[in-house]
Amino acid sequence: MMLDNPSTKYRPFVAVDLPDRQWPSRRIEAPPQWCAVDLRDGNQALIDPMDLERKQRFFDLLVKIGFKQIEVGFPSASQTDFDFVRALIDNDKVPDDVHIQVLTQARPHLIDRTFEALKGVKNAIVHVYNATDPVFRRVVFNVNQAECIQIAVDATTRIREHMVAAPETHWTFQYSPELFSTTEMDFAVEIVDAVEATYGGSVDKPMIVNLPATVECATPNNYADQVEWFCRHVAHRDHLIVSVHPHNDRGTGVAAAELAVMAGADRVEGCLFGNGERTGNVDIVTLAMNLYTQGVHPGLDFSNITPIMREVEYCNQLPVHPRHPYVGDLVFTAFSGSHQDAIKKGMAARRENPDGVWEVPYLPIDPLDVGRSYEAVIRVNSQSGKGGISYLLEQEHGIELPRRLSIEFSQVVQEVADRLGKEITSEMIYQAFVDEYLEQREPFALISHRMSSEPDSPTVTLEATIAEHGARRTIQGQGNGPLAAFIKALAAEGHDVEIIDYHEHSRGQGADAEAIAYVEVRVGGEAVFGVGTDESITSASIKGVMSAINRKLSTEAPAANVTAETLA
Ligand SMILES: CC(=O)SCCNC(=O)CCNC(=O)[C@H](O)C(C)(C)COP(=O)(O)OP(=O)(O)OC[C@H]1O[C@@H](n2cnc3c(N)ncnc32)[C@H](O)[C@@H]1OP(=O)(O)O
Ligand SMILES: CC(C)C(=O)C(=O)O
Ligand SMILES: [Mg+2]
Repeated sequence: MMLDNPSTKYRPFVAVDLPDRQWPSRRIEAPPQWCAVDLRDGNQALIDPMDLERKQRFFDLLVKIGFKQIEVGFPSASQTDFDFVRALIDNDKVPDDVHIQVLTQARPHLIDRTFEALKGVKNAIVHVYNATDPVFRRVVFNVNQAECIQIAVDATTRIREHMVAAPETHWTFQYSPELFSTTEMDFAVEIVDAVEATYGGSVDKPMIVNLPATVECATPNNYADQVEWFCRHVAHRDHLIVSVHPHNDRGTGVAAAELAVMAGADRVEGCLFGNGERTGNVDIVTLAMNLYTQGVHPGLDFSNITPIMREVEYCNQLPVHPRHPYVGDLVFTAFSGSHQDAIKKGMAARRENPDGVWEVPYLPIDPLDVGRSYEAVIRVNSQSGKGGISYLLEQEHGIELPRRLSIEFSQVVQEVADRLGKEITSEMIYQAFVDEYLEQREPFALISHRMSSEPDSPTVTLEATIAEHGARRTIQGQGNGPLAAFIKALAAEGHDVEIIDYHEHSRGQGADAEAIAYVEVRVGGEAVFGVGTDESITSASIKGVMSAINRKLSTEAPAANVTAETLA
């Protein structure tokens, strides 16, 4: 029978009572210790677990990024993991400052096999776990609290014996009360105290106690309360490195880790890009970059993130989402008009003050910091406006549209974008610009021109050979500059043209440099833009005027002859 309200089968989560919690007013001013668990927790969640080659590549990547603690597997569980740990040790693949970590259940034969895998290692963290949550005690293990503690204590004793028997290795012991966040807090403290007393932790040789949110079950503030409560109640806080291990079932793993660090955690376990069981382990890339944006260097190197992402995609055989924070292919891209306008203005301000604080709207970090370029920052579709279109023309084609022209031209592009219903590339925008302004050669085209002036006279005489529908003739005019002289020459031909606005700049460099002139003229009582390019600035401006006249004469609607077909 269907329940009327299926949500009634769930209980609200009640965490620990901590009215005098301190964590909300703390700030994270230094990075936690990082432990990457991709090769164990990430690996156990893959459709196809990594083979030796993939594991080795992932390990090398983690070392390169700067991880000093890397959980490399569960060597008692599979031959691949066992062989991988052996290969790391036998082939001397572990840098001296890196500690490899391995996981084992709290079962004697698995512990023994784990130490077999680790023989001869320089630095290792042996990580043992058992579930402490009441449902697991009842349903999975059928143990009471005392029996649950006994499992952990027996395992600790056995691990300690192995460690004592192999003093050539620098050992660290780690215990996880699995499902810590759904365990009664007083019981979590009791079992950790028992384990710590058995191990004999000290200030000089602390053990790691890892507090997993094995299944994320509540808002992150609850987890922070639990971590703070635990730190305040555990017998020997100074004998412990408190580690957290959030999963992301509610989508708040990153927040949970951040608040847990504020609540006193020293260390965070997680995976790159949030791979892991179900919805994943906490994403260390996001955590690290979040710190970075607060002015705290995370101590991990994500300065060239794209090859890292591709390598992880190869090893995990899973894609990273295009909108993944800081990393995805689309996260530095704005399609919408007002965002593009603000980014364009922000980037211009940045060019004025390149060493200042990063203040580009809509871009939480400088894409260059993670090895991305500014190329993909603005992409154009039907949601875009003049800012983005001008930005692309400027960045990729060296065309700096004056504001009023950019408003006019954006309507050309908008019409095409609406018609095509898909993204317009910068090449398509450039082609639209060329067709609309630079290729307007009918009815008038400039063939050549000559300028002369009398010594000491401000007046120039301009003689231009033009073609009208292909028929050539020469026109002449005088003025206080070449453009004014050309306007006079046109007036003598019966074309009433008035210059309203004029901008020019050079485009390209060296031998390829050319001038580009943007001219707004009034023809027949109507304002219209034209654009001309040429090696000579005079020719560019004359061509600009002719482009404007041609546009006025050839069409009443500027966009009329730009079609989807010409652009596609
Ligand atoms: C939250 C986590 O990520 S925990 C890590 C989980 N990762 C993995 O399990 C991956 C690797 N695991 C494996 O390959 C296997 O589980 C092995 C090889 C470790 C053990 O295999 P098996 O001996 O067949 O046991 P199985 O996988 O069925 O585990 C369940 C048994 O282990 C016991 N068990 C489970 N976890 C623990 C633990 N941490 N400590 C002690 N016993 C445990 C269960 O009570 C159960 O015992 P039962 O058979 O007497 O009922
Ligand atoms: C083994 C433990 C730490 C674990 O992965 C979890 O509880 O999520
Ligand atoms: Mg886990």
